[in-house]
Amino acid sequence: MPNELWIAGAGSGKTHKIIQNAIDIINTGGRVLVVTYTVNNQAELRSRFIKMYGKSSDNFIVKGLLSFYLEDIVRPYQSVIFPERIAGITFTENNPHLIPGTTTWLPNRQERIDRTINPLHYLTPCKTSAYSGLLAKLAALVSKMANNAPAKRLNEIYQRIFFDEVQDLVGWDYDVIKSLSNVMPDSICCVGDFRQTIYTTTFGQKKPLTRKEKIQYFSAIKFQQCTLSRNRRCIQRICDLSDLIHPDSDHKTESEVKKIPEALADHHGVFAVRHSQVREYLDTYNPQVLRWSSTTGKKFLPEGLTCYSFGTSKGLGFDRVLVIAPEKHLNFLSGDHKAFDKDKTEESRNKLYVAITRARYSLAFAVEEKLLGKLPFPLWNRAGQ
Ligand SMILES: Nc1ncnc2c1ncn2[C@@H]1O[C@H](COP(=O)(O)OP(=O)(O)OP(=O)(O)O)[C@@H](O)[C@H]1O
Repeated sequence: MPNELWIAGAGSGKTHKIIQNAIDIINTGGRVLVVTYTVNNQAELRSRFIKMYGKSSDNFIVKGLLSFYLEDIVRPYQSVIFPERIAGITFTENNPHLIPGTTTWLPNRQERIDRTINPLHYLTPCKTSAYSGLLAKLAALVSKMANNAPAKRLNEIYQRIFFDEVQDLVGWDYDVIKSLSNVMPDSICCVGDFRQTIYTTTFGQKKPLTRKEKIQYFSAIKFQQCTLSRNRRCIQRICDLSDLIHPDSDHKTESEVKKIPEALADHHGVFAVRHSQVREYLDTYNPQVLRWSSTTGKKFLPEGLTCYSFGTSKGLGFDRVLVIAPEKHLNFLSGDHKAFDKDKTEESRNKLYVAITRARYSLAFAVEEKLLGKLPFPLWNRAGQ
């Protein structure tokens, strides 16, 4: 089987399939690596593996993308470029070589000086810590200079490598996958959903950046595209709402969830909840609260309540969800189809899609009075439910 690219919507069973495949390989004596970007998704993969396999296993390894670059690609072969051990990673959201707030480069930060690789491009001045945003570029360089030795080593250790959330990878990340696929033409599986693109792993303009470029890249390196067509997490009502978020995608999501557990059957579907009734709603149904940011909803949410932001909820699922969305999202759901038009990226729209698709059986939006009549969802009140 060639290397695979699974592109499938929220709740379609991507994580489930990764774990099931991993278990099948482990049961025949193999070893599996799953690489993913976010910490929450790493934890989710580990805990769901234990649930499905019944115990943890040394043959199921989950790593963050940056740790993977450092530990599995750069460090074992770094001597081809840098003699001193690269001990850690320095996190950089923006290009560390630019004068902050400008596009002007600091002196002596270019990748090569007189054709020699410049350590200050990849490493902090002490030369023992790699800039996070340039780690993929460094991994691609080390792979090339070591004649793809990192890929050969990984091929000996693992029967299969999964890259989860590939929609968030950009530029050099793809070059690393390409170098691996040269040695592993049939044991890499990349998994993702472009409607859930909410991060990019690094700054810069290196392609592929867009959905189209990424799909073309995978096709050029001979990954076979597969899909999973049904949603196995959310009831149909929630799938229908999620389909409205990306109107350019004419795909109609069908739910596989036909039965609602008895204990949850008294309240299912999509609702609006007045800000003034949020506490009562929380007491009644104990939903997981997802909010746009750590300050959204502060005025009406109980202090100390455990909440996820839309971004950190990625990869997770909950029986009941209460969403505290920004006004722009509520306007969109109320029928303002231009609400996202001024956005430079799809991030905000995609975050709304992620939040909605976390809910299995009930999804509620906290709404202030002025928007109440506009949202096309029944208004919750304790008496009528
Ligand atoms: N083949 C399957 N058999 C039984 N249950 C499944 C199957 N596939 C998925 N599920 C269940 O459906 C739910 C959604 O699956 P999963 O979390 O794997 O989807 P996902 O595609 O990774 O979602 P997302 O991208 O939204 O994080 C989970 O509760 C999972 O246990």
